[in-house]
Amino acid sequence: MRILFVAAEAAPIAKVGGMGDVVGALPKVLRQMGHDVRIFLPYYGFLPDKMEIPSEPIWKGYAMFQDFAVYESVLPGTDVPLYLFGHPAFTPRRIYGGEDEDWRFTLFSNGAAEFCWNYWKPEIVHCHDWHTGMLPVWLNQSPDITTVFTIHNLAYQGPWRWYLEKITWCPWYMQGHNTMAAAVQFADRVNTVSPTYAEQIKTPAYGEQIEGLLSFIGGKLSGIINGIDTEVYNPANDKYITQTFTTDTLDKRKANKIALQEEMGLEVNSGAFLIGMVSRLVEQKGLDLVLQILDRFMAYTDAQFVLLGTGDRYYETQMWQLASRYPGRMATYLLYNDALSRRIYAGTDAFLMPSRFEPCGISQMMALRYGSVPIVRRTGGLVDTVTHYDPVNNAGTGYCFDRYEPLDLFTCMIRAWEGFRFKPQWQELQKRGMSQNFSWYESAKQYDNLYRSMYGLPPQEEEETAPAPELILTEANGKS
Ligand SMILES: Nc1ncnc2c1ncn2[C@@H]1O[C@H](COP(=O)(O)OP(=O)(O)O[C@H]2O[C@H](CO)[C@@H](O)[C@H](O)[C@H]2O)[C@@H](O)[C@H]1O
Repeated sequence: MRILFVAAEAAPIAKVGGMGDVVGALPKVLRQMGHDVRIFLPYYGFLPDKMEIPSEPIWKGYAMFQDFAVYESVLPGTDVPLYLFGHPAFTPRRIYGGEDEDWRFTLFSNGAAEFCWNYWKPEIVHCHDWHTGMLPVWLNQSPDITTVFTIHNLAYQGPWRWYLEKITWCPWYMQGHNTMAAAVQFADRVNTVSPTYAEQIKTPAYGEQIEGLLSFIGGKLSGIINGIDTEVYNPANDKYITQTFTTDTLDKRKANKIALQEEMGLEVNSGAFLIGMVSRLVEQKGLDLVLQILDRFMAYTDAQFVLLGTGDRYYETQMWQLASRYPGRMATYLLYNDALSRRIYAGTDAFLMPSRFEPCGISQMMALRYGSVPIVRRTGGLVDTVTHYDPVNNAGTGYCFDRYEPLDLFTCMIRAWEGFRFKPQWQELQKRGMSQNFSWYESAKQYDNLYRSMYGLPPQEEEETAPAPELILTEANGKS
């Protein structure tokens, strides 16, 4: 099938969070399964630093009283054709923010619709988050183009209808009161990125005010768990980490811990319990909970803590100040740095992710893959990807807690700190985590079936889509 992914992010060239990981990895796997998948992305001002882009556009269009140009390239490291939507509104060297954000991404969506109608006509347009939310509304005009809308973050719902009416075409049939609601109503299929979260968003606690609508469209709503790019994120051959390792050579991992302690200015001590966190610093990620207990945890234990993240100014300053109280034991790096994030996954003993809500979560899967034991709150995709450690039966992959309460997080972290003392059991726990299969293949199969269902086709037979050999985790050759 011809499928166009339309999104604001695509790793490795334009990524702020997990949506970039998904858009950067899923098309590659779907292409291996035989689909003609292409990506439509804004031409951000920083892109020429990261990849070759032809100077001549392949097509010029007009939307919302604006001229725009589309440039064709290939997503680096893949064979996925990449179309870049060129307009001066995207020239600044950033993805999100700025006063024109709502207008800018509505223009981008409108440009994508024009592109589908006039240049490359896909059978399916796969839209991601509110930035592309008007596409299902407009493409509703074209019976030969179907749409899938994936919710990565329900908390951001885009501009309200009264604003959209001022800047763009809102057809008479459109009912959604904001971009996200409109997309949910008009997309042929809606999915979010884990089965648990797909159920949770139908409730007031997680539905972000549109739980009624999400319950109403229940039949076309599903949850498909994300994967991670196991070729790119592979501890057996990752060139950004100090020492590569596999489950068979777990002892070598210690070199990464020592290198990380040196790099982040911590006391070098391979015996210390080192917890890491790589995160956007926003309410979703449970930062308020962390701030309520971390000081006490650091005072009570001899653990070390590293944080890599950017986000809300309040959380940035609070975490920064806390680090200054524990020199040599805690470090806060307020930056976005993919290479350093890998060294944190590869060098820490445990990875903290106490999210308030979590559609899926990519970071905990990366932590598991790199042998860092996740400490998570059981919500959304964290329920579907991390299982509770049971030392008696030697089962489970992480430390979990249920209630969004400081005391629950505190005791969970203490349990992990104590568990770390039992080295053989801890290593078994790490190995179990590293052996989980988070490759995109299983999820891609579900997306394939979702696409097929829109055309009345039966689900793909199991044997017809055997996993590509390079996606299977094989410790012997270090490939995944
Ligand atoms: N400072 C920093 N430096 C380097 N790397 C950093 C970083 N801060 C974050 N990252 C990286 O960004 C990604 C974060 O992905 P997550 O899925 O965990 O959360 P996010 O909330 O962004 O994604 C949303 O979309 C995804 C995709 O669907 C869902 O999994 C998730 O639940 C939803 O909230 C990871 O790859 C992480 O390593």
